[in-house]
Amino acid sequence: MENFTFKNTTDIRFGKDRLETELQAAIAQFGQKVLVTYGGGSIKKSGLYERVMKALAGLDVTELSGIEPNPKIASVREGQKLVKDNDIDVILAVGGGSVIDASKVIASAKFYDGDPWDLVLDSKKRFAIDQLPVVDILTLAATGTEMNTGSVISNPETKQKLGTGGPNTPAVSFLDPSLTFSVSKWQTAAGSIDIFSHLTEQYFDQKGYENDVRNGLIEGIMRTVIKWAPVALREPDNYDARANLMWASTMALNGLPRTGNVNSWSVHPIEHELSAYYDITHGVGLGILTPHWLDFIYSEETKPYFVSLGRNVWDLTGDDDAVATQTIVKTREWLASLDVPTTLPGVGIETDQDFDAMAKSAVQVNHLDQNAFVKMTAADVRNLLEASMK
Ligand SMILES: NC(=O)c1ccc[n+]([C@@H]2O[C@H](COP(=O)([O-])OP(=O)(O)OC[C@H]3O[C@@H](n4cnc5c(N)ncnc54)[C@H](O)[C@@H]3O)[C@@H](O)[C@H]2O)c1
Repeated sequence: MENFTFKNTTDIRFGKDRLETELQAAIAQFGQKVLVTYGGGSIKKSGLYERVMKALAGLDVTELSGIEPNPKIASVREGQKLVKDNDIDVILAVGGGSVIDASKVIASAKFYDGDPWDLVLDSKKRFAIDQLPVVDILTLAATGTEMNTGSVISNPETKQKLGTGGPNTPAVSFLDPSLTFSVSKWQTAAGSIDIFSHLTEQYFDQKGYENDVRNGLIEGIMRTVIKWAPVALREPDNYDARANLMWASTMALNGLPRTGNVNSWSVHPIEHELSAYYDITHGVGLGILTPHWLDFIYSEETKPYFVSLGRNVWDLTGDDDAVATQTIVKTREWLASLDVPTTLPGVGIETDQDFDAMAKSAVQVNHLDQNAFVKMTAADVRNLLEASMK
């Protein structure tokens, strides 16, 4: 196991009906001037907006609406102006990963006078400045952003979707599974795949095999997603299903499962290229790429990981070779069972015209190969994209 430091200060408030009694104080501890951020209006339809505004009564509220999926730098720029002009003390992000990710970068941008895209291109700049506290009310189980320092921001002008890390995790995260009853089947499947992908990215790590704490955490969270995603798809109002998916999303990417590892991700950087060029749903893109990536990384060296996954997650029995190969089959079948596209043409990507540019950018800009267990060249990425056409 590698040396590691683990510190995560997010105050988690998990469960139903806590906003009315706890939200005001959770915000007011940081000041009176709050920027409330949200997306395209699902919170108005569900009644959540009204509940939030009622709970914030008496505070000085400014609003930023319209933060889109795969959040764009334009929304961050708009937020930067609002936090500066109104001298905001704290941001309340109400939504899924897109709203929370954008809010974290806006929180840094209050203390930066240049274009916030600079902060995305170079996260080190964010560690040199202050960051407003972010409180969030999560409405979609997927990203783990509610308990990590990451954000992913898109710039359509430069065709880039890039990850950026800041100094702080959200200060307080309200995780009420019942707020996710209204999430569509498409987004429920995409969110579940995102959680699953966070786990596979962290599982295949050259130092991971002897780290049983990490292995057990990842395998346990994987079993949780595999079990409960189909239930949430069948029964959107099933509290246990939504609760398990929500806590799985948080636990999968709050830093714990990667402790003691050398970790570098492969599928996410490639998906970020797909979303940058075609603005597709992140989790659906991951689900298309993941089985082909598993095919690519399978070797005698990685086989023990496939065997553990097969035995501990998919309940497979038999000799090691059979279990290892069946693990990929089972993963493919589970992803397909979630009823979202499994090929690039299924999400409207009909040609390979951008594959060379995307493969180059995945390796050179999204740093795909830095410490990856199985490194990928641009040619490997291109082959993976080709394989994902069918
Ligand atoms: N910061 C991280 O660690 C991290 C990790 C993985 C992915 N991401 C990024 O997060 C983004 C995706 O976030 P996401 O998957 O949470 O989805 P999202 O925030 O983009 O939301 C997807 C859609 O679901 C709708 N929605 C949200 N909550 C709803 C509800 N309760 N009922 C009905 N509709 C609802 C939204 O309005 C939106 O249209 C991508 O940009 C991805 O790259 C970030």
